[in-house]
Formats: sequence, C-alpha cells, structure tokens
Amino acid sequence: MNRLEHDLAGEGPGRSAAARVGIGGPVGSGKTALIEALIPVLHARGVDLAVVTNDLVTKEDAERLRRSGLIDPQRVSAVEAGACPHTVIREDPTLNIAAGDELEARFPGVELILFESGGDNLASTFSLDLVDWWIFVIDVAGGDDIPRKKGPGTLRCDLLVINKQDLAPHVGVDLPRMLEEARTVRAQRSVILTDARRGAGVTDVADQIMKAVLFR
Ligand SMILES: Nc1nc2c(ncn2[C@@H]2O[C@H](COP(=O)(O)OP(=O)(O)OP(=O)(O)O)[C@@H](O)[C@H]2O)c(=O)[nH]1
Repeated sequence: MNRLEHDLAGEGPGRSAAARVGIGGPVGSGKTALIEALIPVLHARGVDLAVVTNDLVTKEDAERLRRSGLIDPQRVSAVEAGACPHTVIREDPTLNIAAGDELEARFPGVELILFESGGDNLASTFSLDLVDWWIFVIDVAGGDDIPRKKGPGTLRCDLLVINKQDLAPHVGVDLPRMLEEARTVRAQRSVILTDARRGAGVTDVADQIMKAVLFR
C-alpha cells in the first residue's frame, strides 16, 4: 500500500494531512522554474502549499524560492542530498519525509507539499514512501531523443512535463514528434508541454495536481 492508499484508508503510518508531490528531472530542465510558475496558480485556487528542495551540497534552490516573494519563506525547507540525489528521494527518503512532517507540524493547514529533487539524470525516480504522485521534467533543449531513451523517470512518472517548448525552433526539435514519441513510450499516460519561464502549460499541470492528488 503506498502513501495515497494509506491516506484514503485513513490508517497506518502513511497517514498524513498533506498530499506530497515529487518533481524530478535532469539538471537544468526547469524544475525550480516550474515550481515558481505553479505556486501562484495553486495559490489562486486556494491551495495551502509548502515546498521541500533537494540540492547536492548547497541550499541554492531553497534560497531562490525564499527570495522569490512567491511563497512565505518559512514554508520552504531545504534538504542537502550529498553526492547521490537518488538516495534521498528513493533508497532512503528519511530526510525528506522528516522535512515534510516538520512543515506539516508548523503549518497544520498545509494541503500540498512539493518535493523538488536535486537535478540528476534520466534514471531518477521517487519512492512511494515519500510521495503520492510525481512529475518528471525534461526539456526540449536536452534533445528530442530523450523520450526514445525510455529512462525510468520518463516511463514511470505520473506526469511527464516537456519544458522549454519555446526553444524548439532554436534547437531544431520537431515538437509534435517529440510529444507523440513521449506519449507512445508512456502508453498514452499524461504528457504536458510547458514554457515554465512564461507560464505556458502550467495551468494544465495545476489541473492534473488538483484532480489526481487533491481530488478537487
Ligand atoms: N527558454 C526557457 N528557459 C527556461 C524554461 N524553464 C526554465 N528555463 C531556464 O533554464 C535554466 C534552468 O532552470 P531551473 O528552473 O533552474 O532548472 P532546474 O531543473 O531547477 O535546475 P537544477 O535545480 O540545477 O537541476 C534557467 O536559466 C531557467 O531560466 C523555459 O520553459 N524556457
């Protein structure tokens, strides 16, 4: 039974107040930019929100979000992942679970906690002990062959986001084809194109979170 099933059953150690959503993906694909774009959209829908960031040896992403003015800085927690970001989101997610629990204790009304993983490769996946649902963010500039490589992140996530769609003409990427290949390797499970810097596609991502995770 994963966390979501525990929560629906209202029992067991996975029981918690807030839904937990992971946001992973390769270095620089736009995970933080997506969170920055999602925060105002989710706030406008009345979602009580907090964020946990994972960086290798700094707190850079957390500091960026705290300075952004988009969210109460107290609602952003930083985990330092060390050399292997996989460990803290998959093999031993204890530090992240504790960071989420601590945010829930400080903000009892919190409904949704976003966990941004440290930038990593196409193999990063989240433990279902940590998150109820997770998004994998790749980007157009990383190459239109990424979906065809069938990395575990691309295949297993609940939602695949292909970010930086605005860059497609500049890097020679056939966007409709990349989208089609991504849908094919995912057996038609969700794929959304975004431009996180300008906000394109971000309401679609928020719609999926509202529906699949918050049941509204
Ligand atoms: N053109 C364009 N640039 C983007 C987009 N999204 C993010 N960027 C830029 O891409 C760079 C990396 O974005 P981040 O949000 O820091 O990426 P990240 O995945 O959080 O990076 P790490 O935490 O280092 O793994 C920044 O310079 C962003 O401004 C987009 O949709 N279009």
